[in-house]
Amino acid sequence: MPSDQQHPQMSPDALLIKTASLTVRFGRRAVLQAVDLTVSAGEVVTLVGPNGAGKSTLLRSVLGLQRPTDGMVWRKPGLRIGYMPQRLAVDGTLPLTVRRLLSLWGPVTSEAVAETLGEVGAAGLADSPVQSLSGGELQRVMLARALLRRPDLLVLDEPAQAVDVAGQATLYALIDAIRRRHGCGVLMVSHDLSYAINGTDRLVCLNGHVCCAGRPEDVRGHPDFQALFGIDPLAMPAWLLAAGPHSHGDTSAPGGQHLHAQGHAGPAVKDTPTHG
Ligand SMILES: Nc1ncnc2c1ncn2[C@@H]1O[C@H](COP(=O)(O)OP(=O)(O)OP(=O)(O)O)[C@@H](O)[C@H]1O
Repeated sequence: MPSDQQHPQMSPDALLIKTASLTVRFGRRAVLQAVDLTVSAGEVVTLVGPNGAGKSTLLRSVLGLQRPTDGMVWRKPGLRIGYMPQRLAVDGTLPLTVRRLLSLWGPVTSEAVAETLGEVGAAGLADSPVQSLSGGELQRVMLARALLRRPDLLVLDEPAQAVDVAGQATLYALIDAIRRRHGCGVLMVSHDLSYAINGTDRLVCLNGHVCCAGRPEDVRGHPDFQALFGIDPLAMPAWLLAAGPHSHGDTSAPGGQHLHAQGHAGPAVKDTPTHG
């Protein structure tokens, strides 16, 4: 029986979300098959996989925006989620300041706006028109928007897209600092494999189903992971070999390696949820 109801008896204290045998079909096509996923407070879990692998669909299921066809999604009772979508669902032609953008989803005080923009390194942007922001500035503002909810869980869909390599490292370091400061869990999709492998607690390699999952230093040697990303096990790149518990948060060394996962060339429909 499909369900996304809450199941309190399944929750140790730190567990924020859990999916069990989550299956999502669109028509006859199963986009997610029997996916098991957990995220606990204070941990970063990163989803990697090819285009069309179901990463965004999994995030949407966790958010309650996509109903499971089968299996279940459990969310900790009272869980506050801050969501950073892949794209901004606001008409780019409307005149809109950052301050106004941040208040579109509910009332916020000027103090909260100033404090949160400061936290993401965008203190001077409150009165800037959204249209004038660079890619990196916009992502920081979107992160501020997610943080304004004081989330227990941050859900980030490709947070570093449209950000240059130097900016990506800074943004991922910022996300790491935020989860350390607030103790929130982070569930994100990343196409930047070098960050994913070096800056996450757990890596989930998705291609409709979970191909492999675990600590980066374990996943890097998994044949499914290597096949999906075209990695030659006899000639692993240095940044991949360096992946391990001590490299956590170090996004500088690999410098934005952007490997493209293989094995799927289908169309990727991007949904842009309008709330979070
Ligand atoms: N509402 C929908 N109706 C029908 N098909 C959908 C719907 N949403 C997603 N899909 C399809 O499901 C598949 C998975 O899409 P999803 O966006 O979850 O993949 P993804 O891994 O996030 O891809 P990308 O890396 O390109 O963002 C795609 O083939 C997509 O076309």
